[in-house]
Amino acid sequence: MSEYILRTSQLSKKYKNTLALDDVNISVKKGEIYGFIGQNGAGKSTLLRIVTGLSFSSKGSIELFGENNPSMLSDAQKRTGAIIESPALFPNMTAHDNLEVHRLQKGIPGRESINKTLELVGLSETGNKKVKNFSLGMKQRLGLAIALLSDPELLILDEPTNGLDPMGIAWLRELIKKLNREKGLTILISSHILSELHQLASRYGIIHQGKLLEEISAKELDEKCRQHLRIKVDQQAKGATILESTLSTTDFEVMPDGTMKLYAYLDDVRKVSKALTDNDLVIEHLSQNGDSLESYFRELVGGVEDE
Ligand SMILES: Nc1ncnc2c1ncn2[C@@H]1O[C@H](COP(=O)(O)OP(=O)(O)OP(=O)(O)O)[C@@H](O)[C@H]1O
Repeated sequence: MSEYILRTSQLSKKYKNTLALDDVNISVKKGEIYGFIGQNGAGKSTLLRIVTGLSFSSKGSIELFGENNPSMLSDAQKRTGAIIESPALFPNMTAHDNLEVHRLQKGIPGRESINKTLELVGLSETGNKKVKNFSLGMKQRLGLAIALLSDPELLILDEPTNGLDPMGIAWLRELIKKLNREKGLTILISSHILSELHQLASRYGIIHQGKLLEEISAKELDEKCRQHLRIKVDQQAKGATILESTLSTTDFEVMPDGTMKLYAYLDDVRKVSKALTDNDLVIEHLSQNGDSLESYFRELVGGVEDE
């Protein structure tokens, strides 16, 4: 079987006057937590709705669990659990009975799956309490339980932290990690805040105005956002030699514009400047830099402030 659970190919969606998705190719690998990042209106929900069969593309195709024949996709979609919009909850029923209705609707065998799922999302103690008396966080958990009830292999969560308090967000992060680690569940999660998925996602897809700008691994992203000294001297080649010989480091890169990014000596900037000036170099620029995830994201999408 392919290492990919999901691949989209030139996926496009046009609403009357809006191109919500424009030739989007994303690929989600088996076992990863894929963070799908974009500002409000970027096209995240549109793509997730198409993948789960809630909507159709105007152009392009999707491959899910290796299946790309449109008439067979619905079987592959059954192996997916999703929360894309607020799940339909019955306010006058308990959490247990809500799950029972969903279980019967979806034809999921075995009532025991209900208690197991309630436990997984921390709702097993809610007893006779009706859903109308649940907090927002509890309703979110129940939504998650509905998505998990069929024991899916791919879990799709569209902005699941919306409306959650910090405790709820922390809890959700832990649950996502646990599901991924212990059950090997592949997770596709969207957010408009890149840092929210930091240390959770193993790879990111960044979408803006319907276009996928970048797919990047967590490791590559951390590397790009790594703290460094940015140095410009009048003789770049000599500067690099001094870093290597006098300061005994190769932990730097030379950028196309001739500046150097030095990842060492962050706590000893004076030593760096002394080494350079002692060797008759003129320092034209020396500063400590390092993108925060959010500034990296803003730069990527063209400096548009997120609301
Ligand atoms: N049913 C629809 N009819 C017309 N336009 C739509 C429809 N659904 C979405 N759009 C438009 O498509 C674009 C992408 O919307 P989408 O909901 O996919 O974005 P998003 O990234 O999920 O953002 P949000 O977090 O705000 O939901 C937006 O410009 C939106 O207004």
